[in-house]
Amino acid sequence: MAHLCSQVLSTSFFTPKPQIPVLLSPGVACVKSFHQYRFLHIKAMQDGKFATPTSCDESKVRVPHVLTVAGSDSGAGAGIQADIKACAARGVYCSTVITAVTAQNTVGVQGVNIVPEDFVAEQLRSVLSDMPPNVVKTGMLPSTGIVKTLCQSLKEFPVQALVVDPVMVSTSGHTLAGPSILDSFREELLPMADIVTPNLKEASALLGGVPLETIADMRSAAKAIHDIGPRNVLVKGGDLPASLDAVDVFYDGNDFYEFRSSRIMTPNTHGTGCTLASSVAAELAKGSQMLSAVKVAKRYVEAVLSYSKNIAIGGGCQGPMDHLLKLKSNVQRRRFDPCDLFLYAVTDSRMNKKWGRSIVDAVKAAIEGGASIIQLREKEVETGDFLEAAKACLKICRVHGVPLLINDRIDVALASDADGVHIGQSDMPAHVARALLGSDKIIGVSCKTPEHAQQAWIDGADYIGSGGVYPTNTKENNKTIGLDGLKTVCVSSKLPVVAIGGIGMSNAQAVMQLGVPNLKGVAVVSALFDRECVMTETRKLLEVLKESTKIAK
Ligand SMILES: Nc1ncnc2c1ncn2[C@@H]1O[C@H](COP(=O)(O)OP(=O)(O)O)[C@@H](O)[C@H]1O
Ligand SMILES: Cc1ncc(COP(=O)(O)O)c(N)n1
Ligand SMILES: [Mg+2]
Repeated sequence: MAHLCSQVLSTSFFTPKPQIPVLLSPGVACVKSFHQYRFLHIKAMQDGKFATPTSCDESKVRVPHVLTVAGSDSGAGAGIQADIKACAARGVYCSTVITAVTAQNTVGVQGVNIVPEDFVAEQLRSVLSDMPPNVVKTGMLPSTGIVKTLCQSLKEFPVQALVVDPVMVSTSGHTLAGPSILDSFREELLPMADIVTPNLKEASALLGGVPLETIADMRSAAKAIHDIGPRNVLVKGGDLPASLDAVDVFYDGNDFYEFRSSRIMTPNTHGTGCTLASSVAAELAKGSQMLSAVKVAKRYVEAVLSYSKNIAIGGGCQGPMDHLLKLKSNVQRRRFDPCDLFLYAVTDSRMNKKWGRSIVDAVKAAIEGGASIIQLREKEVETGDFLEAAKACLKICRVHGVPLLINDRIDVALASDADGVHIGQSDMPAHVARALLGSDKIIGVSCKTPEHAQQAWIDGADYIGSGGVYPTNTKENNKTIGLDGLKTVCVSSKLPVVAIGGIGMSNAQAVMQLGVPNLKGVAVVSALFDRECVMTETRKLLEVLKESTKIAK
């Protein structure tokens, strides 16, 4: 059962409800496609492995692949050039079908030359017939004929997922695709899309010009666009007036999610939309489910904007971003976000042993269930094995944009390049850990008192864990501080707090409703890992936590 649960992590993202567990991870297998409904269906073999096409050479490594169908931007901030860079940065191969060539720079768009429809068709045929991509992502589609040609090609050569960025107007205000394409978008392309990612102006245009000025408007728009036929809608709020945060609204036909990041003050925002859509496509191509693909993509855009905020390219006021930050230095590690503490999963070697699952399986399942940060707390594992497990878990965590911390073992955190450590009062002092780990890594400290919390802040920690809130048997001789003790620590702490100790489905709500703003989430061990299906338990707890934050509001 544990085995099955962990496999569901990679369940096909393009079916509304997970049915057959399949692994879409790059480099391990070939998949065979069938054209049922609109898109590819993957046939998993009875044992959960893959169907292997006879033409597939076992010795070859399969690379996740996105085809972008978009316009060229000579300034290379947006369009095809942004798509290639974003895919490269996300570790995905990117092929290109060019629909238009634009003369464009940081000042604006000086000219547009549309590629003839039959030559767009020829490019599509060349790529789709020989090197089928996992995902097709569309950007500038400047004529109805090109939209129709694309839809026809996709029917002939189905792909796993279609990401539609309905590009209409450049940030500088130049029309890239006029209102004449709207009908073909609504009637043909959007109903085929797995996700459509309009900005505010595009969402408004798709809905006949309704004004969109608030997050509530964005929600209504997402719902109305969903009615046109795409499976998921992301209305981007980069241009939302008077919003301190950059908020995007996601709607999957059932639930709304708000993806929020702080607004980065920079003129270098040219190409954010193309980059976001390409990154969603890249994550889908790697096998992520839609929601995690969007989450990771949004974080990537935020990291790139932050890294590029002061770069100076061109004399205009629409500067490009620098997508390949990973190649430049170690700044790729995104800043610690206190919201990551929301559902904090702490592994336990005894429980893994009891349920016969590996550390990696436990971590996969917790992430699939919605854990927002993972801590490996492996007291009974040999150092070598711990290091290997940490490296394997880190790969999974990176794909999903979930930070991975190591309990106590600063050496293992350094050797595995994990995102940070969590240390207790009797471990190495936090300021020494900070000196060893450098400024980029996350450090959390267990604190029972306001004095501990004050010291953690002085020592340069990023967050504190406070508890045991309730009695627990995962830690011997651990004093219980109760909800009152937790509240006292939270009120005095200058750092964000995650509550820990005996927390589970039955009492998580009581903890979250303490009503102290810097209490950001709960850390859980037994309630997730001392259970048969870690993924299901994590999902259930996530729902409880979401519910309690709604009530608290
Ligand atoms: N200044 C900013 N700081 C942080 N995120 C931003 C900023 N501007 C845009 N974004 C994000 O970039 C993505 C693209 O959004 P948007 O600019 O609205 O689309 P488009 O580029 O298609 O006009 C969204 O995820 C949005 O939230
Ligand atoms: C070829 C091309 N495609 C898309 C955009 C939109 O990008 P942005 O909204 O950031 O200007 C663009 N300016 N040029
Ligand atoms: Mg933009």
